Amino acid sequence: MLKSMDGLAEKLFWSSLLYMLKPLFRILSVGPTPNHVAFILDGNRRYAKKRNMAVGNGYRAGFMAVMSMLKYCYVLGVKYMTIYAFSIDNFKRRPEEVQYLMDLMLEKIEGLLHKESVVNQYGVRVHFVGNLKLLTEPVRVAAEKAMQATADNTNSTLLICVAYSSTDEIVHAVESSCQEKWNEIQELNANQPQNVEETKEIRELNQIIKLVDIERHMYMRLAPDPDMLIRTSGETRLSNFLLWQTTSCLLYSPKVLFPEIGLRHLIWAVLHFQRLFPHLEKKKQL
Ligand SMILES: CC(C)=CCC/C(C)=C/CC/C(C)=C/COP(=O)(O)OP(=O)(O)O
Repeated sequence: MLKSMDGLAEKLFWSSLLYMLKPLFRILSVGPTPNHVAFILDGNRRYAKKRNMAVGNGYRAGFMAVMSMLKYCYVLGVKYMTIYAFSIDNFKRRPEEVQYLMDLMLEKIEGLLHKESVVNQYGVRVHFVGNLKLLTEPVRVAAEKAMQATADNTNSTLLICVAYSSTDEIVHAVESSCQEKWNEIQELNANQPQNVEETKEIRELNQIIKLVDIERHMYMRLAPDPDMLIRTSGETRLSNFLLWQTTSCLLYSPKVLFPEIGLRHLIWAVLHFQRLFPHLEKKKQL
């Protein structure tokens, strides 16, 4: 239905829907709300197959579902939403499919730059997370523009993981921490060459890389760890996504293909979170 609406009608549709649902959101907000929800967008190709559509249309429907989730998360008070839009392994898909996804990403990222886009209407900051140098030049440039253009939006943050894998993120963070320490040692040694003993001591002290150093170099450093990870289509694998950040995260896997995800699934997810919240908090303290 949304496909056939023009901009104004779509805006009206969303504002009336969200207005009608306000009492429901108010009831939900009595319980704890996850501050950060991450999504693995599983089932776009199966959705296309189920509907006899081209694979690309499955991805397009997936993008529309991302935008709906962003709006619902916003009204529910979720401050950070992260999506796994393209993994490093996804580069191994058929070249036409990779190309289609890159073109779609470029089109949608450029769309985010419009004043009328969802992110600008809702005051959402967009941040791209991953090994961005692996992207094609136009996609990388568009991603950088979108990050700059939305940098002053403060209502919530959308983190889009592209060319991302968790093991790559960890390797990058450890390498950068080592490099930083090495640079510090070089600088200290250069400034105090006369005292050999002290130099040795300083070198030893600084060789210790701490957890906080690694965390400072993570691609995901902008956001707190997710409270809930939603992976659609009933799958419970993490597929190399946010391994470092999900040590106390709740995994929820509704049996729905990603383009079919709707408000009811998100509400069930939040209720599930609220039911388990006391238990999760207790576990964090142990
Ligand atoms: C700009 C922007 C945020 C774009 C996002 C577009 C989008 C929906 C990307 C999903 C990409 C992807 C590889 C999903 C995995 O589902 P799958 O294709 O593996 O589905 P399957 O499980 O049915 O095979």
